[in-house]
Amino acid sequence: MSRLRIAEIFGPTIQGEGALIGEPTVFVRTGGCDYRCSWCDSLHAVDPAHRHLWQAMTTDAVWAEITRLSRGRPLTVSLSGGNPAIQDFTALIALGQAQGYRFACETQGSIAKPWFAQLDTLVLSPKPPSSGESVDWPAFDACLSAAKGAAQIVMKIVIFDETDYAWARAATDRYPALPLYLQPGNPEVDPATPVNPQDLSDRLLWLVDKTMADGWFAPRILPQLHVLLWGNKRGV
Ligand SMILES: C[S@@+](CC[C@H](N)C(=O)[O-])C[C@H]1O[C@@H](n2cnc3c(N)ncnc32)[C@H](O)[C@@H]1O
Ligand SMILES: Nc1nc2[nH]cc(C(=O)O)c2c(=O)[nH]1
Ligand code: SF4
Ligand SMILES: [Mg+2]
Repeated sequence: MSRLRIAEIFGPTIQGEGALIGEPTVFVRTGGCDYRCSWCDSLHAVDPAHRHLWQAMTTDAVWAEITRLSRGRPLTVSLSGGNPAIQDFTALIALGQAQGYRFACETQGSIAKPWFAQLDTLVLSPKPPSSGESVDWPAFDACLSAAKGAAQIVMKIVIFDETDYAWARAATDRYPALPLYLQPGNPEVDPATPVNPQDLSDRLLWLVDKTMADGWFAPRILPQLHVLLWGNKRGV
């Protein structure tokens, strides 16, 4: 049986971002990413320097850990990373959904997988200029096509500055039917350094003020709730 490369499995905690904010969730964070965002808050699941901490697990072992953490009570499982779309979650999603669990996935939209169609929620998070990455839109559109059949597809964009904001506005014009979430970027991602709550709230306020002043009423604007509660602590 092929194995899944897993950086960490944690929870239950609350989903801190986007459409499912506040929802009790177990996170499965995969190891490995095809991107290197300058501000990535999960480098321990991206940079191969940390790969000695990643585990090759069977689907059954991942499922056993999800049921242990959730005490067998169905909740939402969020597949994140790294880029979970590098790997094959067909069997895990089928196993969990048969027991009443729901599955969400967070991905940047660079790699499409058939199992996207099995998801309850697909969160596509195309990366703005501040990330240093650039979006392959045909690949992004392939993710949307692959996800036809998923119960819910949403877009979530991180905004650090004016350039990101202008980019997000233009990029999302092409997808008027996709529910859109904006979240301010967190500039401090080192787990050993405390976040600055005033700076985070200033960034949120700037984004809210700007969006309202522009009369851009498509997005919902949310902080990273888990960062407000726990800073950059891992495993929450
Ligand atoms: C760590 S990524 C993993 C999933 C996938 N690679 C992606 O980027 O969508 C999960 C979410 O965290 C967001 N994120 C990463 N670093 C962040 C930061 N410094 N501030 C705000 N959001 C961040 C990403 O944009 C993405 O929406
Ligand atoms: N509580 C909590 N919410 C989250 N939403 C997205 C996360 C992620 O890193 O994918 C995340 C995370 O790591 N923790
Ligand atoms: S795509 Fe996601 S996991 Fe990969 S480097 Fe960017 S924020 Fe981090
Ligand atoms: Mg995160």
